[in-house]
Amino acid sequence: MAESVCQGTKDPWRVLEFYSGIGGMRYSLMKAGVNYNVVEAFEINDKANDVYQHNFGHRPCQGNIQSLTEVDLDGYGANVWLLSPPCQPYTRQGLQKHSADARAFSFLNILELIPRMSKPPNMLLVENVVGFETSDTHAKMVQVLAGADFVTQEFILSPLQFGVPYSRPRYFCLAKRKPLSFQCQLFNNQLLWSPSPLFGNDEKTVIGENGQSQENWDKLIDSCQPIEKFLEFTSSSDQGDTETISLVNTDDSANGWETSDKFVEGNACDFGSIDQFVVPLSLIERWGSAMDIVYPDSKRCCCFTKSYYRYVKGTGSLLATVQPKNKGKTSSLKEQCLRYFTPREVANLHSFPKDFLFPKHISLRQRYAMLGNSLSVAVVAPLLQYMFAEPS
Ligand SMILES: C[S@@+](CC[C@H](N)C(=O)[O-])C[C@H]1O[C@@H](n2cnc3c(N)ncnc32)[C@H](O)[C@@H]1O
Repeated sequence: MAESVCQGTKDPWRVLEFYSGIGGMRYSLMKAGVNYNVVEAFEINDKANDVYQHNFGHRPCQGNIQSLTEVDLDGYGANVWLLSPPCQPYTRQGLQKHSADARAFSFLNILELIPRMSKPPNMLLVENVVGFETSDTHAKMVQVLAGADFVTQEFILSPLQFGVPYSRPRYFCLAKRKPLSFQCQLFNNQLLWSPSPLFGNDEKTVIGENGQSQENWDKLIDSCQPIEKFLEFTSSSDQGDTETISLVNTDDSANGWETSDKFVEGNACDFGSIDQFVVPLSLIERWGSAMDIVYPDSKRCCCFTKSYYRYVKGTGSLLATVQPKNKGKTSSLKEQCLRYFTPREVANLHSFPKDFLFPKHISLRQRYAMLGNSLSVAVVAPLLQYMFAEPS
């Protein structure tokens, strides 16, 4: 076995985190219980770097990943790369220019460096939107990885499949360079829509979209925790008309983290009042029919995008804080006291730990934008565990 592979069994895995944002990949590594050392993170956005530094005490290398060379990367001696490149070139709502979109160039550059490196990584994980798997960037990635002796397993997974009431399907590619191999080799070079292999199930039926019938999804959604477990504010009507809003102390069990710290500074409270999360009546009148509305006892909410709070249509769910007798459009939306999920609540739905904080100078819009760009720790952590596991 090559020296760099043996390293991994005792010494920490040396990890490079590309497109580090607010650190979703790093939280996933922590959650996966992997023995790791992030030797460098790369991110162009200085506000995201402020957040990363605030939480991890290390400021990512700020610059364009496109300008990295094979010499730079060899210099880090890393065995693991984690990459969540921009998804705009591949989103269904976008122009779908794929590799012709300038935002794809930095990832293409990284791919081109792999064959030129003297010490390419032993493992890598790539995250992107659904749609990436049919792009020419994906074709290029598969070609480069195969040429460099990697075996891949690909997944499309959503937090709903991990008990979190949050629909955020995403594409993931796990790659291991020979002689490393996956625990379950049956799924080599396959795209799976099921997390079964991550739980030790090696039935071939999980390949493809089979098994993802509406009935299965209904069952999955039913087994998720209710949204209220992820809220920091609940409202309740006490007897008469008066409505009270209270801060709840959801413990970290909803997120699957061990700690159970109380809410601390740096969250919604920074902004003073809950009022700023209330959806204005003018928006309800104009866009009410296009809003995705959920209730504290709902078992699903929609993906929060980076435009949440700036736009209401298609950017994420809104919470009805007064539960109507008859849910849905039959009850007036105005009476349901709609509000936005707070950034802390979005972070909870992304399964970030409670001690994740934004520095105070990061505005509300910036918080939503960065969270919208980030990822579900509940999904990535088990993927990492599966990738790092050695076949028995
Ligand atoms: C999909 S987000 C990844 C977010 C990250 N995984 C997280 O948990 O927050 C892509 C990130 O890549 C950064 N980015 C985009 N193009 C870049 C480039 N050429 N060089 C460095 N960073 C870039 C963006 O600023 C954004 O934060």
